[in-house]
Amino acid sequence: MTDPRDRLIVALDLGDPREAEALVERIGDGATFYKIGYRLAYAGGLALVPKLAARGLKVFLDLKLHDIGNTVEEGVRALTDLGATFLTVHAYPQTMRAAVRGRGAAGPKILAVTVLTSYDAADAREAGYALPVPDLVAQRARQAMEAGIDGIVCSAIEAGSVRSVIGPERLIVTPGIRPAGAETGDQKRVMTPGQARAAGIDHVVVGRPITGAADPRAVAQRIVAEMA
Ligand SMILES: O=c1ccn([C@@H]2O[C@H](COP(=O)(O)O)[C@@H](O)[C@H]2O)c(=O)[nH]1
Repeated sequence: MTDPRDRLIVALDLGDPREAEALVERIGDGATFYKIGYRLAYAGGLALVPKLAARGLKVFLDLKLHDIGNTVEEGVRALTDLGATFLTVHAYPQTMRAAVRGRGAAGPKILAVTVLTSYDAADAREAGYALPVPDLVAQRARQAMEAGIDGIVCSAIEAGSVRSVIGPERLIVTPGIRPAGAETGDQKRVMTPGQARAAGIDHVVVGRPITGAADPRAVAQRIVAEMA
C-alpha cells in the first residue's frame, strides 16, 4: 500500500447520495477510500460508484450478498462494470463460490463477511451457531480461501488468527473500529485503529465516528495518523 490513507475506508452510511457527496467534499484529501452500504445504495447511491472512481477515489460496495448461487453469480456479474474496488458477500460456501464465478477476471475483489462485528457470543448462539465466534470466523476464513475469495471481513480481534489461515497476500478488512473514547453504538467486537493496525489488518472501516463528527476531515486524518 503506497498511500497510508488507503488503510482507512470511510463508511458513507447516509440516506441521500447528495449528502454523501457533500461529506466526501468536506473530507477532501483526508480520505481516499469510501464504503457504500445498502442504506445509500437503495437510495440511489450505486450511481456514486463510477462518479467517485472517476475522481480517483476507491469504493467498497458493501452489499453483503447472500442468495441461491445463480442469483449471487448474476448479481455480482451485473455489478462488475461499476468500478468498485471491493464487493462483499456473506461467507457461506455456495455464496462465495458463486460470487467468484460472477466476478470473473475483471470484477471487484470479493470480500467475505465472516461474523458481523455487532455479534458477540450470545448473539451467535441466538442465531443458531454452536461454535464460539473466533472458531466460526476461522472456519469461514478457511472456506473463503477454498472458494477463491480475495479477502475477509472480520473484527480486528480475529485478525491474527485469520492471517494465519489466509496468508500474507489476501486482505483483512475490519469494521468495529473506534478511536479511544468514541461511542461503540451497536458494535460489540471493537478495537482502536492503532490496535487494529498492530493486529495486522489491511484496512479499517469507520462510519459514525467520522460521519457524525463536527470536523470529519480532522477525525479521518487522526485515524490515518494513528495507523501510520
Ligand atoms: O461485520 C461487519 C460488516 C460490516 N459492517 C459495516 O461497517 C460499517 C461500520 O460503521 P460504524 O458506524 O463505524 O459502526 C457499517 O457500514 C456496517 O454496515 C460492520 O459494522 N460490521
